[in-house]
Amino acid sequence: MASSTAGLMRSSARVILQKCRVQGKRKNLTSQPLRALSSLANLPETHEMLRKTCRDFADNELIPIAAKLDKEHLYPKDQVKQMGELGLMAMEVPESEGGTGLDALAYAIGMEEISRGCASCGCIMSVNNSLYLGPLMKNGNAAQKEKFVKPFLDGSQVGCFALSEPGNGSDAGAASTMAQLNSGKYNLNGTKAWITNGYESAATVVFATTDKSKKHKGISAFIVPKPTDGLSLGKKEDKLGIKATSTCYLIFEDCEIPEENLLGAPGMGFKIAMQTLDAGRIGIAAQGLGIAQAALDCAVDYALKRNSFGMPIAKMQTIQMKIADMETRLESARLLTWKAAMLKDTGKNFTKEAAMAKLAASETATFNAHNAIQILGGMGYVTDMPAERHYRDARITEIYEGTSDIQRIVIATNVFKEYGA
Ligand SMILES: Cc1cc2nc3c(=O)[nH]c(=O)nc-3n(C[C@H](O)[C@H](O)[C@H](O)COP(=O)(O)OP(=O)(O)OC[C@H]3O[C@@H](n4cnc5c(N)ncnc54)[C@H](O)[C@@H]3O)c2cc1C
Repeated sequence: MASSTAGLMRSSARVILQKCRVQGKRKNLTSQPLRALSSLANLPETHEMLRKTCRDFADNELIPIAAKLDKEHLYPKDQVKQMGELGLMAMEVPESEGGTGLDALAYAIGMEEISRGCASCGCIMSVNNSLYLGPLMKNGNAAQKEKFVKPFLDGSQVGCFALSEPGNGSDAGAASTMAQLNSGKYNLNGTKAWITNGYESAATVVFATTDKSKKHKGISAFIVPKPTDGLSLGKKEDKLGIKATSTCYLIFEDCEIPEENLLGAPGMGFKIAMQTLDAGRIGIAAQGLGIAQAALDCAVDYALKRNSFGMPIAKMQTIQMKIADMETRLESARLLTWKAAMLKDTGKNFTKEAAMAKLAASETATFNAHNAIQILGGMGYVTDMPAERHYRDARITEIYEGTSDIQRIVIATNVFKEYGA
C-alpha cells in the first residue's frame, strides 16, 4: 500500500472509529463474544480497526433487526443511511472526491462484517460500492461524477446496475436492449431483469447495444437517472433470500437520455461490465464470508449449549468434524478473498483470484449454512433461529455476478492462459 494511501486510510478509519465510539456510548456496545479479534493479527492495524468498527455496528445495529427485515421484506433505509455515515457506502472512492478513501481489502473486510449482520444490507452495500460507483469512478468524466457520484456517497441515495436481461444473464454479450442516438439524445428500448435496488435507486448504470453488427463490441454503457420518462419498474421479485432488497425488471420504452450520459466511449460497455464484475466479485466473496461466519457462529453457540445423551453436543465428534470443516473452508475462502483484494490494491491482475474467491466463499456460505442447520437439528429448520435465513441468503452468492459455473470458466480460461495455451 502506498504511504499516501495508508495516511488517507488512517484518517478515514479514525473518522469511522470515532463515529462508532459515539454510537457505542449511546447504545452500550458489547463485543461479539464468540470469536477473538486476535485471529486477525495479520491484518494492518487500520484494517483491524475498521473490522472492529464494522463488527460492533453489525452486532448492535444489524443482527437485532435482520430477522424482521427478512420476514417483512423491509428495505433497510435507516441502516443504509447509518452505513453511509460510517463511510461504508463509498469505501473505495477517494477522499478528494468525497468518498472514504479506503482500499479493496478494507472493502472486503467491511462487506464481510456487514453481511455477517445482515446479508441484505451487504447486498445493497455491494451494489452501490462495486456495481454503481465502481464503473462511474473508473470511466466517468468530471461532470458525470459531480452529478452521479457525489449524491451517492453517504447512503442517502443508492444506485443500481442493469446488465442482465430476461433472455440472457450469463451470456451478457447477447444483450438485446438497444440505444439509438438521435439529435443529441440516446433513445433506449428493452428490458433489464433481476435489478437489485431497482425500487430504491436514484440512478442506474445500464448496458445497451449501439451497434448490433459488432455484437458484444457494440454494447455501450449509460447512466440513467430515476425517475426518467420511459423507464418503468416491473413487480418486486418474491425471492428465496436477501428479502430486504428489492429486485425487479427495469423496462425502457423510448426512454430518452442526453448524449452526455454515455459512460466511456461507444462500444466500451461490455469491457466496463466485465471490469466491474471482476471487482464486484471480491465484494460478493466477502458477502459469502459474512454469511458463512454467521452460520458458524450460530452453530458453535448452539453446540455448546445443547445437551444430548447427557453432554453438550459440542463434545461429540460428528459435530466437531462439521465445525472443523466449516472453519477450514471459511478461513481458506477468506485468504483467497484477501489475496484478490490485495492484488487489486497493488494494481495487479486479479480476474482469476476474484473468481476463485467468489467461487470458494459462496460455496462455503452454502456449506456452512447447510451444516449449521444440521447441527441445530429441528431448531435449524424454523425461523426462531437464524440458521435457515443464512441458508436462504447464502444461495444467491452462488448465482449473481456470475454463477459458480461461470467462475469455473473464468478460472480455467486463466489457468490455460498461464500455461501459454
Ligand atoms: C436476487 C438477484 C439479484 C440480481 N441482481 C442483479 C443486478 O443487480 N444486476 C444485474 O445485471 N443482474 C442481476 N442479477 C442477475 C444475475 O447476475 C443472473 O441471474 C446470473 O448471472 C445468471 O444468469 P441467468 O439467471 O440468466 O442464468 P443463465 O445464464 O440462463 O444460466 C442458467 C444455468 O446455466 C448455466 N450456464 C449458463 N451458461 C453456461 C456456460 N457457458 N457454461 C456452463 N454453464 C452455463 C448457469 O451456470 C446456470 O446454472 C440478479 C439475480 C438475482 C437472482
